[in-house]
Formats: sequence, C-alpha cells, structure tokens
Amino acid sequence: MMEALAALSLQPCSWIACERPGKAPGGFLKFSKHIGDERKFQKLSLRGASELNNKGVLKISSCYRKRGVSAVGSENVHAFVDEALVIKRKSEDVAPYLNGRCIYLVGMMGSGKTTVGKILSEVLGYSFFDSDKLVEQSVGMSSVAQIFQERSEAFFRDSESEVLRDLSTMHRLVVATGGGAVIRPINWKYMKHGITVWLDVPLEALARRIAAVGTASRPLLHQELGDPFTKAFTRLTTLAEQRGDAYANADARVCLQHIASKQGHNDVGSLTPTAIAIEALLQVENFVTPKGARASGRRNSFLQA
Ligand SMILES: Nc1ncnc2c1ncn2[C@@H]1O[C@H](COP(=O)(O)OP(=O)(O)O)[C@@H](O)[C@H]1O
Ligand SMILES: O=C(O)C1=C[C@@H](OP(=O)(O)O)[C@@H](O)[C@H](O)C1
Repeated sequence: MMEALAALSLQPCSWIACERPGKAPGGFLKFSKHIGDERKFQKLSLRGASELNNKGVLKISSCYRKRGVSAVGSENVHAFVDEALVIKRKSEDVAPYLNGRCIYLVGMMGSGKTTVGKILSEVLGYSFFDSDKLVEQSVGMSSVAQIFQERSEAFFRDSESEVLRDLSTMHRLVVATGGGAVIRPINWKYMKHGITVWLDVPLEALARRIAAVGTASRPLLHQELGDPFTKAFTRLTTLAEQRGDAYANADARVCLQHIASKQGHNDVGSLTPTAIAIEALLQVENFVTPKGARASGRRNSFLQA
C-alpha cells in the first residue's frame, strides 16, 4: 500500500490550471515557491503558449468561455489572474490552521473531486491521491469497472475502506474519495482524521458532465437505459435518494448553486474549478478557525457516537 501511495502521489507543484474542463486548454499560473507577497505577485509576467516550460511565468495558452464571454481578451486574462491570485492568498490564510491535516473531498460521481482536489493540493503544497486509483493499484486491476465486474461491488467497498484506513495515518494529502465512500460509517471515522469537504453539485450538472465523458468508467451507471445523459441522471437521482444526507456529514460544504448566486447568476456550468477550489478553501477556513470549529463540532457530534 505504501508503495502504491508513493507511486501514485502527485508531488506538489505550483501550476494552477485555469482551464475549463473539457474545453480547449486554458491557462496555467506558476508560482515560485517563495512568492508570497504583493511585490512578488507583480513580477509575474504574461507569456505565450509556447513558453509552457519556462519557470516563474504566468502562461495563458488559450481562451475559455466564461459566462458567455468568448475570445481571447484582457477580460479573460484578468479573470485567470484574479482567480489565481485569490486562491494563492486564500491558501496562505488557511494553511497555518490545517497543521498538515489531510483534506478529503466527498461528493457524487462527477462532482469534481479529482479536478478540484488537484488544484487544492497544488496551492497547499500537499500531495494528491485519488482513492479509486489506490484501490485499483492495491487490487491489481486497471479500472474500478473491472473490479465491479470481476469481483463485486462489496469487494470494491472493502478495498476502499482499507485504502481510507491507510490514508488516515498520513498527513498533507488531498484525497479525492469515490462517490460511494460516504455510505460506510467506518470510512467517516478514517476521513475524520482530516477535514472532509463535500462538493455539492446539482444532479443535472453532474449528469451533463458525466455524459460529456461517457459512462464507461462508472460501473454503477451500466445498468441504466437510454442516452448517456438519461442514464447518468436516472441513476444519480436514485443514488442521491439512497445516500440521503450522508454527504452532509462533511465538515465543510461547497455548494455550486451558492457560488453561482454569489457571482450573480444561476449557471453552475460556468463556474471554473479554481472558483470552486477557492470556495472550498473559504469553507475549510470557516471550519478550522476557532469560531467555525465550535459550530461544526455541534453539527458532527452524532458521528462520534
Ligand atoms: N467545474 C467544472 N465545470 C465543468 N466540468 C467539470 C468541472 N469540474 C470537473 N468537471 C468535469 O467533470 C468530470 C468529472 O470530474 P472529476 O473531477 O473526475 O469528478 P469526480 O472525481 O468527483 O468523479 C470530468 O470530465 C471533469 O473534467
Ligand atoms: O458513487 C459511487 O458509488 C462510485 C463512484 C466512483 O468514484 P467517482 O466519484 O470518483 O466517480 C467509484 O468509486 C465507483 O464507481 C463507485
């Protein structure tokens, strides 16, 4: 298991992806390890796409459509820079309160645990792990779908619990958990060694994302009939009912509908992963700072029983 962890760890690096998933490549912001103050931020410079490997430069390689705005333009560039600076600052605010505690992202399949988790790990200087990948590694199979098919869902769930148990002894990790990890109370015991963060995404948006990449890698969707969106939406609706409030046990909740409202619109599809990661840091900050910790202690007390 430890070897698997070492092999699969994404070493902390400081590239921040500013792209919108599934679209043309966006921008990347590389921070020097020593950048931490206003003056140094101002030294960042804009370069073209061909300069990906240069050190310490802000690189915008393409455009993305943000709330109806298309084409490369200073507005988009500013949006990238703003988000990148905000997340860097917020991570610096939150990091001292974490004391190396791990962050566990929970949420339905497709909620962005992997995408957002990688961004969080980069800005916090943590390593990133995807628990599904660790299960595949420990079982010696190439996909979760294969494990479900050749062994069983119960076998997968047992392996998932073992992975979470092993991770719970470690520090400075961001872990993207499988969407079903929340159904076993023992998993919460392991995850509560760190800070749990729920990515709360409307089912329709989830189904759209999953349909865009196909349902092949998600075995729980294989039984459904219809086009990929319908298959995903139907199954996600049932899973959401079965799982009830399980996700709400998390220490922090990142509600995409709420972020969209704060931005003055209703379209969760236009939220960038970086904007979602910023909200995650804000909610983690609420939890780890003394005022937030008191409130959440009350909320989670039943899990400790
Ligand atoms: N904010 C977002 N907007 C649009 N698509 C997203 C966003 N976050 C993730 N995605 C896409 O949704 C799919 C599922 O994301 P992923 O991070 O793998 O979710 P999970 O790990 O929770 O299953 C991927 O194709 C990813 O590119
Ligand atoms: O919701 C679930 O029960 C599952 C979600 C998947 O992980 P993702 O959430 O990463 O897709 C994976 O663990 C498995 O297919 C079961």
